[in-house]
Amino acid sequence: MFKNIYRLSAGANRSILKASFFMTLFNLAALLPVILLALVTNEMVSRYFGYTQGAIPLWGYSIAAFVLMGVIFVTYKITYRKKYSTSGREDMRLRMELADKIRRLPLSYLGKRDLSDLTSVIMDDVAVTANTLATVMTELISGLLSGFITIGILFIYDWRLALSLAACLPLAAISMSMSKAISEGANKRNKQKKLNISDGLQEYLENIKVLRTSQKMGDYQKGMAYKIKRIIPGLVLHELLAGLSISISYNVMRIGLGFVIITGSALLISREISILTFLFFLFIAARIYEPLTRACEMLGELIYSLVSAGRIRTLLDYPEQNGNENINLSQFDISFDHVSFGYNQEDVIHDVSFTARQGEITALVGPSGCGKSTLCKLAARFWDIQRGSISIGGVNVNSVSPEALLKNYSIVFQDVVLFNDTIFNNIRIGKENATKEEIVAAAKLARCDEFIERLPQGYDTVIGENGKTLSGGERQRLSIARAFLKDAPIILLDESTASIDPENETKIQEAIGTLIENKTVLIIAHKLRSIVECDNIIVLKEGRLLEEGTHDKLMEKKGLYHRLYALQNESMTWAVKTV
Ligand SMILES: Nc1ncnc2c1ncn2[C@@H]1O[C@H](COP(=O)(O)OP(=O)(O)OP(=O)(O)O)[C@@H](O)[C@H]1O
Repeated sequence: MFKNIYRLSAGANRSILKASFFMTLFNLAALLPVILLALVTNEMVSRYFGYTQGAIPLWGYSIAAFVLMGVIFVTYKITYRKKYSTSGREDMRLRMELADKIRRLPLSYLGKRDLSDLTSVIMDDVAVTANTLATVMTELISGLLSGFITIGILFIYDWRLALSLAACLPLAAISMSMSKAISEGANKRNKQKKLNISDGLQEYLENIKVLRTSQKMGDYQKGMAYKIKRIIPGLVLHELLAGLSISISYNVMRIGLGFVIITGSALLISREISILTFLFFLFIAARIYEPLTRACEMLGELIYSLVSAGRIRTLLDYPEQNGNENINLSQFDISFDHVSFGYNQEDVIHDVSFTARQGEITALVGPSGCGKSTLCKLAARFWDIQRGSISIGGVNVNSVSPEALLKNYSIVFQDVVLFNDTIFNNIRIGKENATKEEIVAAAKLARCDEFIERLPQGYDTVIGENGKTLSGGERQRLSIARAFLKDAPIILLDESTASIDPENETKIQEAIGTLIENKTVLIIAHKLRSIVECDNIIVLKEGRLLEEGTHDKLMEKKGLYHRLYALQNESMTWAVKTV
């Protein structure tokens, strides 16, 4: 049950042990004033009744009290510092480990995984786990250690009273772990519900435009309010269970105090113990439960945090896409050999074989959903295929690390991703060490210069989150500029000119013509007239390769390509008419 938290604690074991050691010293030192109090009380009572004076004079107790205060202060300070430095360090270590892991995961994983859930793992679960490693573990270990050390000493002193004191501890521990197990189940369910709500909120913010134009804001808000209302009873129940478990254990444990009074009184009456021993046990009994109760509470916290630790562990254990980091490809034909692939159980690509040759433009065409984008992404190893093989210049892509592989690709997707940064830095993503001159040259080739010059700070203008201050066409041209700058030997163009006006489209196509010289180009274009010059056209239908050849050859064949081309020509004459 604690395996995940143990494995995550690897980097913090020494710090946890050190902090626990000082916290145990602190707990034991905090018990000593009680012993002093028992001794002083005994001394006073003895003097009052005219008995002999004890071995230690009263001023001796005062010095002992001052020394104790010093020990308590120092041990507390060290524990405090160790706990908080461990928490900060573990928080950072786990986040860095997760960030590094995400870098090595297949891109498909990020496509499949809900991003707000992933953020919650990196932010919330890491915070809970770092706190568990630093505070919870320290207080749990030190609470148990100091509790059991004290009870051990008490057993040596008087086993009958010590047994009375500790009689209810096993019962308290059982009640705590049982109710915490129930509470952990409730926590898991609540976590999922909370995630659904944050997903809903994210969706609400992302789609606010659509909701406004379709007058659905009210309905959506009502739906959210309903979801939030539904989660509240679960959260209250969880808090109740947690509180209940602690208060049950706390009270069960304290029944021991009653046993000490009953047993102590009986032993005192039968003169088997002295008044000092009785007082000593009474005072200790009042204090001993504090670290033990804290340990019980921490056990609860630990069980609560297991859900978070499990979520972090699942992410860290997800299979990575490994491969050779240092490959030097000299030839860049992309060969698909009997490739079959499915995102889930069902295949969406069936036994596809073709080669996109270096120095040629290979176009992928076919009806919507036939698998064009999927094939492009498989060529860049965004997913690992289930059957068949894909190779670049004869090297199987599965044997190359994704990062090393992607150095050879310039990719222009339909969904352009831009950063809330300057135009310069957004284009520089294509080539990290590019000079300003290179960036400007790439922007000019992608026909970005005319709109950049109109911006208030030109290339230094910050373009907002995902480039929200730019039009669709401008955003797309920026992503084409990145590809120009990167100048990689393989180019994947996915609907690259979809949101560009006809005038700029022609200019960009001329520029792309220069970019792709002697490169391997895999292009997806819905406008078939723009690919009639391509060297090879792959026609797909429902994930199967149906036809292959040049435009003329495919037109002669009078198959699917011919039909699609005829349909597109027909549609060019369509116009919106008033009835
Ligand atoms: N991330 C995904 N998870 C699950 N299924 C997916 C995913 N992406 C695509 N698909 C499915 O795979 C099939 C092929 O999709 P793909 O996007 O490759 O088609 P396409 O030919 O590029 O379509 P379009 O021309 O409309 O962009 C479709 O049935 C689609 O629903």
